[in-house]
Amino acid sequence: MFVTLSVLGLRSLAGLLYREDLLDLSTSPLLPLLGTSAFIAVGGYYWRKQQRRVVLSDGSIMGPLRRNKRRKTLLLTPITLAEISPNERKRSIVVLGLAGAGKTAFLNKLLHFSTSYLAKDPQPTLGVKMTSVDLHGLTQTYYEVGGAENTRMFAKEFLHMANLVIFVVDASSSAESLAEARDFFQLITKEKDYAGPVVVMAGKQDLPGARSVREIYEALAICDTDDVYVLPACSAPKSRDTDDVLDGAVGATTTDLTDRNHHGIIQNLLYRTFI
Ligand SMILES: Nc1nc2c(ncn2[C@@H]2O[C@H](COP(=O)(O)OP(=O)(O)OP(=O)(O)O)[C@@H](O)[C@H]2O)c(=O)[nH]1
Ligand SMILES: [Mg+2]
Repeated sequence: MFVTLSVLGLRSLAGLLYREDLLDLSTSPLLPLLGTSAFIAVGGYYWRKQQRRVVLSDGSIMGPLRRNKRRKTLLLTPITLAEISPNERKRSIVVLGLAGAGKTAFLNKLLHFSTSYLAKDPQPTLGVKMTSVDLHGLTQTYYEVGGAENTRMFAKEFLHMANLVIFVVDASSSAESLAEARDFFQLITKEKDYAGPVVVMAGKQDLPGARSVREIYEALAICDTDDVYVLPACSAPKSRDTDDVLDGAVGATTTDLTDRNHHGIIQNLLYRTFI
């Protein structure tokens, strides 16, 4: 439509100018010009479209859906395992967050190590806990850096080898604690040694007063151009009550859908971090 209108417009303009040579599209010098304009118009449309963030039905905020100079990912374009050569199937994932944010509980749930995700007597992670699993055809090594202040400062040491950072936030915590989480988060995302994507888990959605994904997005001062994905999370055992709370907090969904999304999105990002 756009191209047809442009051709008609230019033809009548050329007709008005009595330039018969311009009317013959096979030899007209206007043809390359026309092609270039159409290319720029269509390209610009898709570029703008790709920049938009996408909000999924469970409230997750994805994107921006474009590749930029610093970042290496491009989400939602399916990549299959076959496209990754066998010697490139290793990934390192660094899991960060304040003390008590829920990193250990989240990993237990994600990696199915425990049927009771919330330990009866949870212990803070001292130092860095490393866990290696074969999942989705990749050897994935997770490094959970304990959230205590004296351990947290070592987080930067792990970033240079990370393919993905998972940042866990206690969405039900106080405003002061969220401000502290924001400072830590900003420190990580501004780190020059790391240019990959960051997945933020807005955790403890089952607790009263838990902030929504949108509120966590704002509380952490995430920029629209950051390669950051904010997902709702809950490591509490699945129950009817939890499902109801999650449905209310993040839109029409269930904890099952949220878990599937975590796996799908993390796998998707890990598949493409080799690009
Ligand atoms: N209700 C609820 N409690 C949670 C959830 N996730 C974690 N918790 C609880 O929060 C507390 C801290 O959880 P951890 O997973 O140990 O926190 P962490 O981030 O690993 O903490 P550090 O290892 O000290 O850095 C524990 O009492 C967990 O049972 C959740 O989704 N819902
Ligand atoms: Mg821990």
